[in-house]
Amino acid sequence: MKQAVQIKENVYWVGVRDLNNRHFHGELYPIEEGTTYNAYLIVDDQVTLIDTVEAEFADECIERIVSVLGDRPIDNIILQHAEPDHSGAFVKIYAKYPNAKVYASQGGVRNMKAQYFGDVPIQVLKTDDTMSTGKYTLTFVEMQMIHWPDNMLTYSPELKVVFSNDAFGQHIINYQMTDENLDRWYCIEQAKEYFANIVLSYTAQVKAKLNLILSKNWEIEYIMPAHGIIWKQYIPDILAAYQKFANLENKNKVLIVYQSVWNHTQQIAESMAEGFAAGGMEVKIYKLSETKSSIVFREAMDSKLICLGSGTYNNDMSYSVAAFLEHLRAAKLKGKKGLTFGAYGWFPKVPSILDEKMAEAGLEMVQNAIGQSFSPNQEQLDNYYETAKEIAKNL
Ligand SMILES: Cc1cc2nc3c(=O)[nH]c(=O)nc-3n(C[C@H](O)[C@H](O)[C@H](O)COP(=O)(O)O)c2cc1C
Repeated sequence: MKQAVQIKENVYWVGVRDLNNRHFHGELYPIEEGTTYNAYLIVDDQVTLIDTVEAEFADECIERIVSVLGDRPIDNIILQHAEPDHSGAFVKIYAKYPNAKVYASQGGVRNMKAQYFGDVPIQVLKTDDTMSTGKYTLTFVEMQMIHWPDNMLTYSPELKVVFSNDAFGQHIINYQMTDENLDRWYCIEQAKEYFANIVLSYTAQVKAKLNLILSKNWEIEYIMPAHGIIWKQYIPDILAAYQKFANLENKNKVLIVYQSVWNHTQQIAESMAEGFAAGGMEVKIYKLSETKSSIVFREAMDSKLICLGSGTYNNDMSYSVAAFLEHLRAAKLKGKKGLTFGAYGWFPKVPSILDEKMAEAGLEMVQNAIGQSFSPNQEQLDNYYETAKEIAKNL
């Protein structure tokens, strides 16, 4: 029988580990090491389940619940987010505990009904609503667009726990559940990748909700998100990191991404990388076809300059560059500069088309696109190096 993990007195993790997941949200977010869907059980005079898990793992979640409760029923089910990785198992769990009262935000009610059923009564929770389960109070904050319009968060002052759902999530699987035996940089970096791939388009909303939460001066011993580890020792770090993420704070860093068949565009990229480094910048450089988009956007988040290069194929940019531009447009990054480059054979327009698309995505272009007919010679490569070094000094 699968066992719950006790996190603190009367609070248990009853979630699941999806060890083989490499495509979180389908193709949108490639991940490396699987993930967890976290559900939590608060045992008080009333028993409360916070969130569920993906439908295929419903039985495992129920086993963990039963490992704590035995035959005792659940009194309250709080659905903080209607996305199927948190709500999919609800139907089966509710069938086992049909007398439970069910709660969600207004958007949660709408999205649950639209996905699963029409007749389960769900009570609406709004920001600052509270509920008592006996010794413990639960208070709620609507967290619209972190990650869907229905997201919400639950805090218990007596437990000093924030159940944050998608906020502060990451894809770290740690069987001890908390951050206590993990390296700080690793945890924050994973949270950064998650942020870049889940809420990057919604930084304004993240900032507003973060400020609201901080203004409440809650005493917090644990932040329990719906994916990954539970924050315990790194709570000040993750809160500070979220402020940086939400502000899209730039480092003195350049991200170079490109696609290249015969390495001509790659040679330009490499010369520029050396030039930027000589000009004092941190450089990240990736060939798009060989790199997961989740890593590219993690690195885009704190880069002050994004350079994009493509060879010209059938009078067009490469597919991976086109996909990157679409993703960049959707990410709505602010305060970033851009530069484009690329090799062509006989149709010289693609680098300037990249330039237009980068500008449309909201980047301020630092100069005209760099176009190169076929293979660059040494003199041209030296020029690209010097150009990059000069740009780095003036950024
Ligand atoms: C499949 C393919 C199609 C190409 N089509 C065009 C084209 O339509 N127009 C053009 O100017 N060059 C075309 N080229 C030439 C490349 O743009 C040129 O070789 C360039 O230097 C390639 O850069 P890369 O090495 O970074 O891929 C094509 C090359 C390939 C491999």
